[in-house]
Amino acid sequence: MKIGVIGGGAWGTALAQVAARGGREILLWAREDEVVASINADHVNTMFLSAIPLPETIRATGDIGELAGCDALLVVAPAQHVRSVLGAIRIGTMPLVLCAKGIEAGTRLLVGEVARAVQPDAPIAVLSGPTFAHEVAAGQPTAVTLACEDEALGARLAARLAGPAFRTYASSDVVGAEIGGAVKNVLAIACGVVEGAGLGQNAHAALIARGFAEMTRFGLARGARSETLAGLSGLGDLVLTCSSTSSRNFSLGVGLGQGRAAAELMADRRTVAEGAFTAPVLREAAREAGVAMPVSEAVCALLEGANVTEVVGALLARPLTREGV
Ligand SMILES: NC(=O)c1ccc[n+]([C@@H]2O[C@H](COP(=O)([O-])OP(=O)(O)OC[C@H]3O[C@@H](n4cnc5c(N)ncnc54)[C@H](O)[C@@H]3O)[C@@H](O)[C@H]2O)c1
Ligand SMILES: O=P(O)(O)OC[C@H](O)CO
Repeated sequence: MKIGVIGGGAWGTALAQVAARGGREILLWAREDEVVASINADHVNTMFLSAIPLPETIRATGDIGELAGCDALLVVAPAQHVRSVLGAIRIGTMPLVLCAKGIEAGTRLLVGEVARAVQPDAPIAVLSGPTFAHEVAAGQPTAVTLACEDEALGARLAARLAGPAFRTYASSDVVGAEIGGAVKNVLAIACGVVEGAGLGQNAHAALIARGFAEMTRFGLARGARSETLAGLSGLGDLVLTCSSTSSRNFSLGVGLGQGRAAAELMADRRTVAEGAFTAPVLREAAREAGVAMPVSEAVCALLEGANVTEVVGALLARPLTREGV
């Protein structure tokens, strides 16, 4: 199975390295000429994943049309750009493995729903889980969910991408895998706020637990399975992203917790903090579905400039309720 990669950011590059294992050739489309040049000439992505040497079997191109000859594509553009990149290539029935984590602004569609709208004949799979790109690229172990409704195709993709330090767990719950990845980015911003505002380790743990409760409520309302939400792509990734400044979302939250403005924190950044784009869309989708998501609502308020002390105070002052609802 010849694999192409759409997106030359940190995760696209790390996944190209995973897929290139065993000397297989990989074709990676990158938007930036500098990325294409540095991968082809120096076998490194200096812009997004510096200091990680890449195999010479990874070739980069700036012409996305070249990927039309692949057997499967890993789609690793940020969620808000998946529609435009998938619209730029003839895909037909080529399987798409979606690796972005987010919800599209305006349409409120999950990335898989966007892919189906743009490329209705392409089978869809989702790869998601606790995966900091720099750790995966350095060969450190992790495990991911590979979700695909066509279980035979899912098993083939899981086997193709698995490696000694990259365990793939098959699932047929595409929506569940997507919702875990999209929602955890918003909750990671909230956990960063706890860190930045110095609210303590108890608050951090309580927020992860209550965040998971709202991820579960939203996921179940959208047809996700609870075991997926409690698995690698949900709880697994939530714990990772809520615990480390290696997370761009957590780091954004730290800045917000220190009282800095979102616009300042997001200005001039090349890398993507998906939670900032997903949060307002998630708020709309949750309100429409009648699902209470107070932590995600609080993140939206902070991104819009609300005062940290007031937002935290309002969260804590909500009427007491029962656990498990
Ligand atoms: N970095 C990680 O550790 C990691 C791990 C798992 C999943 N992800 C997800 O992978 C996706 C890509 O993130 P990343 O970390 O590889 O990116 P990145 O932050 O390293 O780089 C930004 C990427 O966005 C692309 N981009 C910017 N504007 C664009 C446009 N108009 N059209 C198309 N592409 C555009 C850039 O070319 C670049 O590839 C995100 O959804 C992210 O949540 C990232
Ligand atoms: O840096 P973040 O917050 O985008 O997180 C990266 C990955 O999603 C972690 O699994």
